[in-house]
Amino acid sequence: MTYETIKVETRGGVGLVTLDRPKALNALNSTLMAELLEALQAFDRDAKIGAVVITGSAKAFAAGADIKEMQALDFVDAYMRDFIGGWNDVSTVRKPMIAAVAGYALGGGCELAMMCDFIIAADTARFGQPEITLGTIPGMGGTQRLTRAVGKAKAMDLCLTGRMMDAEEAERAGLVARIVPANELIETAIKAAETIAGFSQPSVRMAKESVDRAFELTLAEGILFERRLFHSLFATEDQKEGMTAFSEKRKAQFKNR
Ligand SMILES: CC(C)(O)CC(=O)SCCNC(=O)CCNC(=O)[C@H](O)C(C)(C)COP(=O)(O)OP(=O)(O)OC[C@H]1O[C@@H](n2cnc3c(N)ncnc32)[C@H](O)[C@@H]1OP(=O)(O)O
Repeated sequence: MTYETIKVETRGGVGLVTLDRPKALNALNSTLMAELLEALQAFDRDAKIGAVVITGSAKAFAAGADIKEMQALDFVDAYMRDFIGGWNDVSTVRKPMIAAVAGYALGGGCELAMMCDFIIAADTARFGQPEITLGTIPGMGGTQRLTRAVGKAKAMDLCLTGRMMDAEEAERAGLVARIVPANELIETAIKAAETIAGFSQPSVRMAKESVDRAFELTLAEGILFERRLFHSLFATEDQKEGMTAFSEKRKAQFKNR
C-alpha cells in the first residue's frame, strides 16, 4: 500500500508510521489523518505486529492541524460533520503505540502524541497547545489529555499562554516517558516497541486496558478491574510458560495463547 502523506514500514513485530508532509511540518490534514488511521487499523488487525511507533521528521513530529485547511470553516459545517471527531479513533487502536517525537509537537501534533500510549522524546522536542494564538482552543483532546498528564497548573499555562515547553520540562511534568539524543530516537522507540512485541500479547493488551481505565474509573473500581484481568491471565498458556521459564532460569517462549 502506498500513501501520499505517510510512510509505513514493518521492523519485525513492530509497525512504523512516519508522518511525511515535510513542506507543511507534518500539519495534520484530512488526507494524512485518514491515511494514518488506515495504517494503524491495518497494524491492529495484523497478528504479526505487536506494537506500533508513530514518528515525524527531525524538525517536526507535527505542527498541529492544518490551519490552511481549517481557516474557512464555519460553525454549522464544523458541527454538522463533526469536524475532526473521527481523528480521535487513533486512541481506539488496541495495540500499544509509542510516539517518537523530535522537533515541534504543537496543537494537534501534541494531541496526536498524547493519543499514543507513551511518548519518547528527542532532546530537540518542543510541545505546546498554541491554538489560543489562532483564536481557538485545542480540539483533539488537548485540554483533557494534557491536564491528565501534567496537571491543571501546567495545562492551564500551556493552553492559555500558547507557550512551548522543551523535552526536559515535558519529562519533568510527566508528559514524556524518556528523553534521548535526537540521533537515537527512532532506534530507541523501535527497541521499546520490540520489547513490548516480544511479550505475551494478551497480557500486553490487558496492561494497556488497565492503565487506560485509571483515567475513567474510581480507584476502587479500577483496582477491581485490574485484579479481574490479573485473575483471567491465569487462564493463559503464556502465564504458565512465563512463570515456569522464570523457575527454570530460561527465557520465556510466549505463544500469545
Ligand atoms: C487540532 C486542533 C483542533 O487542536 C487545532 C490545531 O492543531 S491548530 C494548529 C496549532 N499549531 C500551530 O499553531 C503551529 C503553527 N506553526 C508554527 O507556529 C510554525 O510553523 C512553527 C513554530 C511550528 C515553525 O516555524 P518556522 O520554522 O518558522 O516554519 P514556518 O515557515 O512557519 O512553517 C514551514 C511551513 O509549514 C507550514 N505550516 C506550519 N505549521 C502549519 C500548520 N499547523 N498548518 C498548516 N501549515 C503549517 C507553514 O505555513 C510553512 O509553509 P509555507 O507557508 O511556507 O508554504
